[in-house]
Amino acid sequence: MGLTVALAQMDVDFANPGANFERVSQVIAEAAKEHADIVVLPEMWNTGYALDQLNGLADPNGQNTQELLQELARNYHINIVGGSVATARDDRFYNTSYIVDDQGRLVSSYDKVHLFGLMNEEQYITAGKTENYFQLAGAASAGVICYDIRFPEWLRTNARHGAKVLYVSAEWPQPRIAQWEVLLRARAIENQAFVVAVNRVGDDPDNHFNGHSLVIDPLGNIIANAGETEKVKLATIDFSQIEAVRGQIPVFKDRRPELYR
Ligand SMILES: NC(=O)CCC(=O)C(=O)O
Repeated sequence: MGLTVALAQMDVDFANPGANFERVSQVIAEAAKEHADIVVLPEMWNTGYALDQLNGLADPNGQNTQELLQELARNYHINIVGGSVATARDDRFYNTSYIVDDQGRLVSSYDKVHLFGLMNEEQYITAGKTENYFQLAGAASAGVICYDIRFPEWLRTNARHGAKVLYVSAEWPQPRIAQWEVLLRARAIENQAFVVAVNRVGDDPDNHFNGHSLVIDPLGNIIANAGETEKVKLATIDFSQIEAVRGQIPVFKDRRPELYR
């Protein structure tokens, strides 16, 4: 079985959810026009890292975001890995991802677990505590957010439910983009899964973001790279490759979890 994924490598208007809702509507329409099965968005696409303005900007209970993504998914018959948005719940803020299927059903939601101190995230955001694995377009899948990829044990925790695709949404600044690529390739190889990773482009007051959204196969080969400009980049993933790779080197079967801490 093959799936066409669309990497929505977009810019994000700082502290301007209205403009970003408009932009997301456009990129999802573009992905649907290109006949993508799944479109993947970047991290914190409603506000950017406008963390000191979340009071007033964060989406209350993520409701506006869920309604938008569900309507777009239904209208265009497209599955959406909704990147993440700043949300407000019970007097706290979260960095939250919503996954919506092509019927407009919410199939999963996830609060980022590892908060990134270098961008002051832990001063404003509350960390999530739960896994994020789901079925999307007929494929067992898992999803994490940005800094989470530096924690292989967390990716494995999510992937161990049989994930064939690992989705990553990010606002990963340009000075560490070489690390982004190496970390993602390693996560693909060790989990013998496709990695579909979307980073934003553009600038915020503190950082420059240069994209390099990637699709990586289970052997760690980069099969699509969106480069450094704003675009919707398509790639097709072929799941028969996973069976071949896992059949040859059965990493999941050979694990010794009783020895790991
Ligand atoms: N938004 C993030 O979590 C950024 C993570 C990052 O840049 C890193 O180097 O890790």
